[in-house]
Amino acid sequence: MNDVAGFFGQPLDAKKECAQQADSLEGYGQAFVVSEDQKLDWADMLFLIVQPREARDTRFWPTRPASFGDSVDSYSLEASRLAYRLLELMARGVGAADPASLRRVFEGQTQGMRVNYYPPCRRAADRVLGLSPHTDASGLTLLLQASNGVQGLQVRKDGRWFAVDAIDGALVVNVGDFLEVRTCCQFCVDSMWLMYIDRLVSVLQILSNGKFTSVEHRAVVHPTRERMSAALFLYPRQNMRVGPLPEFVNGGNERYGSTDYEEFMKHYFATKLDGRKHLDRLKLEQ
Ligand SMILES: O=C(O)CCC(=O)C(=O)O
Ligand SMILES: [Fe+2]
Repeated sequence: MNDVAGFFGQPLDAKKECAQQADSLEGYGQAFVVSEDQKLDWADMLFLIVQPREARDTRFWPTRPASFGDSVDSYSLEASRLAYRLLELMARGVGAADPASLRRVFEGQTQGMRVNYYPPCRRAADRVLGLSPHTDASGLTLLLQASNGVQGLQVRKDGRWFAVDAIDGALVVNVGDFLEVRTCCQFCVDSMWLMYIDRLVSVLQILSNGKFTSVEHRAVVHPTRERMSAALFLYPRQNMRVGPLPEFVNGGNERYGSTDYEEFMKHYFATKLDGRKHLDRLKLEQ
């Protein structure tokens, strides 16, 4: 996270060397900008495809701090090893006949990373959002916060927003749309290790036929203090059709239709964050 802070701490011109471009979702700028009239979130972010290495688009990679690339490398390797293990335990936990089924969908596949910087917002912290409500379009997300005690992440449950404690040295694990697993366990890990590590959420929801529910979350801002976070998203095999895995349907009804992975992602990024609407689109009537 030191390197993330180093990147955001630079003058605007230096950060703009990594600016988003019309032909890509990567780069420095703002998340989910779909129109000139929309209200923007109170945050800067840098989104990068970090694995596999050959998929990296170096136009968007910071050259300062000089150690940025190496830090992202070690972090994504260590964090994904943890994520694969978690996927296996999750499948085991719901009694899947083949506990490696989920892990296989994600192992060695694309990973994206979004680092977020939320400046303080003195005048309207109660009316301004750092990041609008969304579920992650991933299978699983590992979120690391560098908050120095500043709380910002909130999750929605039963229509109410709950604050997630900011614990230094803890990872928040989100289930993404592709997995739909419920939310957020925190793994306190040794903070030295975390220095080397730096959202399978929606995908998991679909693959698991709704056994795992992706978590809707947002970030709020603090009136006087900044906050940073780094989200590592694990994406599924890109040529797969995203739909419930047979062993999670188990003779019952499929609760989601299938969609092309690419179609799903296109739709996700083309809409302003609006909770779980992109998922409802795939839900089948029961
Ligand atoms: O900053 C946070 O706590 C949330 C970040 C997040 O949800 C994301 O980047 O998808
Ligand atoms: Fe998120």
